[in-house]
Amino acid sequence: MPQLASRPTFFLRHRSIISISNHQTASRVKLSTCIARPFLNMPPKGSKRKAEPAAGTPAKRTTRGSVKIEVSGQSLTQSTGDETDEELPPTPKEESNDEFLHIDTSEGHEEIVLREFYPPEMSNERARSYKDGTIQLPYNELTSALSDTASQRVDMKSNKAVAHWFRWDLRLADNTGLHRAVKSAKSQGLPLICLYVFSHQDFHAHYTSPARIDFCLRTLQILKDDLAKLDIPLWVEEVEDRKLTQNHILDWCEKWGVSELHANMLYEVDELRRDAKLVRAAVKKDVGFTVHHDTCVVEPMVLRSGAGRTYSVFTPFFKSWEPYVYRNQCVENLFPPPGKNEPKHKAKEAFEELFSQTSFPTPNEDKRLGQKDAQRLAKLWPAGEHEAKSRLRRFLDERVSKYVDTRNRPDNDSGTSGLSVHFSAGTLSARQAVRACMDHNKGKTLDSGHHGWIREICFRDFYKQILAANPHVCMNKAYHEDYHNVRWEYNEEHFQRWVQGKTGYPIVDAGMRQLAANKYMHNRCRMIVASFLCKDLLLDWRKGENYFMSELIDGDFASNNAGWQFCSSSGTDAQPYFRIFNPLTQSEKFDPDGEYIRRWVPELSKLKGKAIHDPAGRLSPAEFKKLGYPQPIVEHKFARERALERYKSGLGRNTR
Ligand SMILES: Cc1cc2nc3c(=O)[nH]c(=O)nc-3n(C[C@H](O)[C@H](O)[C@H](O)COP(=O)(O)OP(=O)(O)OC[C@H]3O[C@@H](n4cnc5c(N)ncnc54)[C@H](O)[C@@H]3O)c2cc1C
Repeated sequence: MPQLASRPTFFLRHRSIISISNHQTASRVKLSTCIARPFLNMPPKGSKRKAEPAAGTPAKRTTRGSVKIEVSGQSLTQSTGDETDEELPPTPKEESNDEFLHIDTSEGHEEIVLREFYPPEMSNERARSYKDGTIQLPYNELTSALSDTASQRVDMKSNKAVAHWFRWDLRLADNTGLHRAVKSAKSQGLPLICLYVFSHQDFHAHYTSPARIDFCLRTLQILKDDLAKLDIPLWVEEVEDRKLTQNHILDWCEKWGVSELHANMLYEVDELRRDAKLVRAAVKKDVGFTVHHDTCVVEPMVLRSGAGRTYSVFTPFFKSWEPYVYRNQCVENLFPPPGKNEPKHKAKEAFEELFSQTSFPTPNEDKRLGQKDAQRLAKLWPAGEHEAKSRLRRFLDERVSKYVDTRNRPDNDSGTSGLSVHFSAGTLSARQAVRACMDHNKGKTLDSGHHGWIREICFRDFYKQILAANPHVCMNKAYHEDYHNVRWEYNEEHFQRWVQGKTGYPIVDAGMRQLAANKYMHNRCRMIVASFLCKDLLLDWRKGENYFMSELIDGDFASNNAGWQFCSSSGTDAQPYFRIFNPLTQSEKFDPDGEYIRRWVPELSKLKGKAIHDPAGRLSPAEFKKLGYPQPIVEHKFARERALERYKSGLGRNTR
């Protein structure tokens, strides 16, 4: 059995909160054994962990494995995370092999948030290695794989079809990867076929919400029907083990004689690494796999500051983004949807099996909407690119000119576009939106409404490039490492009251109940409830981040993570930690008549005037009691002081 280091290194698979204690304090979680048994591609049971490389030599790390732990007296064997094998920089001398260890156990116990399938967290030192280039960015792994194989990815032996692999780009119009696949199929005289890969494990790993999965499945049906009219089949492949996705894809390509496979780039770490591997593996199997930039108006990493760095602050990014879009005609000549497969290909017969798929895989129970919710949400959020286009048109015709005045008002249902679900599923491209908005603007220069809305779309681009350039944010880390040492509370009761919208702060509760019901929340309220979680309750922002993803129909890793890091003050361009939202004044300012609160918190629907914002403070105890509404979970003034103190002392602590 390997020796435990003085500070234990371990990786857990399940999403949970775990507390880790030093020897002096009672431990809720006890590391009882530490046996490396890789989760996937397991070597035989009982086999020994590979010896660690000598200090100073480059190491190949496999982070998969498992540890045996005791939680509240129960013994569990947990798989370690599945971050892919990667080349590590030389192990520094006198450093133990604990690059993922971040927990300073010398001050009693601390707790961390774990993500299913992943190691809990890497050290700040390792996060820094991504920044300073000691470890290659996953983004660069993929671009290198693409450039290294550029000459090999053409003229493949297979010659029966060209394929497009759909991900979160579920549309036919202005889809870069699909367009390239169409062009290539035409030039080679081949038919086009399409694929979507459905993986429960990916949904779990990414906290994809049941509402988002449902939206995706409804969209796939529309996509399949639209493609079938063009004699193009769409096959939905189910993959049990997410790590074997690439094998399934290559088998599928082999089966259908695919010479070229095209897809659009996803900027999350796992996906970049998977694609990088697949690009290289595919050429060996005679498949040219090409990944394209598509989701952003301006692809990540292109815009650089005077010092040659990627931007970390939004305003200069936007100042550089806007002229770049005009200069490079980024929203001109959008790609048309594909034409029909030519009759000579007899696609219907040649790919009969692909056309004949009549139902898609069913999500696991915990990722499935109940029937009533499914019907209600289908009405609230109709799926598909046709709907996206008409929603965009309605927004532009009826509301965009007032956008700057209305966008911060949750009481106004139509103050914003409600298009985030379409951007997140890819049923609308950001280019299409910007193009349509520019065309809609009547004058020569954009008016404030049109300009303001395009600026918001640019936020999306900004956060994707933050993700591509700073992969540590995708691995449970704060963007600014200092914030890692803020000590969070892990009060489960508080967390549950926040989740259920029972904090006693009406604007917070209204937001949380809107999220629970509609799987969407107004941006202003996202900021208010996130700030409340981190600053008033001092709960770990990553718990809130994960919860949002597991609920939102428009969940998007980059925007969600950035939103949470903004609110916890640990992110790019974040509000300084000493600026703490007051939920009462936010409520009075952005929901002045209490309409939004009345809609979502029926207990308060009869209250008039300022009492709607602060019932506990404004009503007599007897009046308040009658409401059946909870007392505030925490006093804001106290919470504010506590947060300031906690942040201050956290930021002053040394990190490693
Ligand atoms: C804590 C927190 C979590 C968030 N999580 C997500 C998320 O998971 N997915 C998501 O798409 N957005 C997220 N946002 C951003 C924002 O709240 C939503 O994009 C917005 O509310 C969507 O409504 P809309 O389409 O009507 O927006 P509009 O006001 O009409 O804006 C148009 C589009 O611009 C983009 N956009 C607007 N604001 C932002 C922003 N702050 N950051 C990034 N993009 C923006 C969106 O794509 C949006 O659809 C989050 C914000 C916060 C504060």
